[in-house]
Amino acid sequence: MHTLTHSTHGKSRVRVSKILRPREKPAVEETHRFLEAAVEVLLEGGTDAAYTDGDNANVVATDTVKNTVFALARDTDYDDLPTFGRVLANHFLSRYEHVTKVTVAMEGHTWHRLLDCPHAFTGSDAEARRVTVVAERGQPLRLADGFGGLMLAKTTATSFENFHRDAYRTLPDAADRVLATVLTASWAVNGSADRDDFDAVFATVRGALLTAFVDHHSVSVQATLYRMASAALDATDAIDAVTMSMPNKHHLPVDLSKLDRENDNVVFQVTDEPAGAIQATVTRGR
Ligand SMILES: O=c1[nH]c(=O)c2[nH]c(=O)[nH]c2[nH]1
Repeated sequence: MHTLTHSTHGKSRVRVSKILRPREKPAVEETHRFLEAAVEVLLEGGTDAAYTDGDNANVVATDTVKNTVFALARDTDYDDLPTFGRVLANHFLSRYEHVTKVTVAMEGHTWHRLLDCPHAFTGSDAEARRVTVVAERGQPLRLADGFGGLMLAKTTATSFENFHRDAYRTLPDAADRVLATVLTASWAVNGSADRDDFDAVFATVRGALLTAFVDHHSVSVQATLYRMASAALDATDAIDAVTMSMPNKHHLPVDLSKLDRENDNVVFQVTDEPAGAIQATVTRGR
């Protein structure tokens, strides 16, 4: 006999899009919004016997989970992903008594209006909204918002100097260098169970992060990360902590001297791997 110490099941990468259409006019005259997400729903609780005794009675099939995502996308009036995630999490917890915890993780891609056309959109595969909702029986709902995949670079006003010196250090001080990263940021939203302004909070936090990225001379990714997170905390009281990952995507100056050329900080070899891993959580207050 062995002990099953943890289990969860559900469906991942349920890709669903929804047209938000006012249905006041013929379709070609309506102004649409277009929301898209890849949804993962994971259920915990009540299914130990499925693993240990082959008893499937409490197993809500992962196919049923997938169907529910589409059905609730149709039934629910949502105009942001956090609201849809909250509806999904609450649904599974209230419908299935044996389920003790539901985690809904959504990766959303934003479709922006194209050339003012009411029903044509453009988007990018890179930046994605990331929303996680956790509904646990007897506890307040927790919702974290954020994004990943946002490429950022500064081509000056960035340096890295006076870092630790020992026998293994070969990197010279750089007074002027490229700083390039792919930003991931997430933040728990206070009072998530009741709010209806997730997109406004998102825009405020994202805007503060990006403004802080450009508004100073960076002496390291670490210092820039802290400044960005602090700006986000200062911008809204809807959040009390920000977790960020800012991998240092190195752009290494190429030695062109053997090719009889100077490289006055203009030509770089871009290396995706290895990347510097720089991650931190910054929390409000001292
Ligand atoms: O901003 C930086 N922080 C580091 O920790 C680091 N390490 C490194 O090699 N380059 C950089 N740049």
